[in-house]
Amino acid sequence: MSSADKNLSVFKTDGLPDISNKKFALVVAEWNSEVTEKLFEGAYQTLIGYGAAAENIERGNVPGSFELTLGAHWYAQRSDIDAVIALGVVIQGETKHNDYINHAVAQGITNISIQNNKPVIFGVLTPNNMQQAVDRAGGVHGNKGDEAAMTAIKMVGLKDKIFTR
Ligand SMILES: Nc1c(NC[C@H](O)[C@H](O)[C@H](O)CO)[nH]c(=O)[nH]c1=O
Ligand SMILES: CC(=O)[C@@H](O)COP(=O)(O)O
Repeated sequence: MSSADKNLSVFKTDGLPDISNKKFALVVAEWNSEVTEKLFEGAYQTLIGYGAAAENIERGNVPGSFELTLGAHWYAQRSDIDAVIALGVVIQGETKHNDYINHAVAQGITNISIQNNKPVIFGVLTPNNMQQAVDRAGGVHGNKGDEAAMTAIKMVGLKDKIFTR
């Protein structure tokens, strides 16, 4: 299903956990910052809107999406961080460079979530052009940052449900 068929900012919100004491780290790529800043704003406001405390949301910037994995790993290693959200926009260029970045970051983020036993969310847009990016960062298809934040909230809740007996 495409983002055109399922708005990124529309999700089920029943049974969400109390995140008032949960700490989140947002790692933001500087490449395409005119869009990544909108992703950050969407993620930040979603976390706040569903109960996170502003003082419990940290942000770190990385040069490009390829560096999201390492930046997210550094935050994920901290015992006080409950979830990490990686935000980036990798736009297809003339070569296959975007493919290498996208696959590396997707696999890398998967790996570090497992290595660190905590949610590390892939909030990376991989559009064919800038308009597709804009449409998914607060445009007609919603905001990938909203979706990434809600994913983090739900995964934190699932971890508590499984491990807090
Ligand atoms: N073209 C894009 C990049 N390229 C930079 C890489 O992410 C990386 O920083 C560089 O290869 C050095 O390791 N990054 C994006 O986030 N988005 C792009 O469209
Ligand atoms: C995803 C990228 O790094 C991209 O901007 C590179 O563009 P190109 O493939 O035209 O060199």
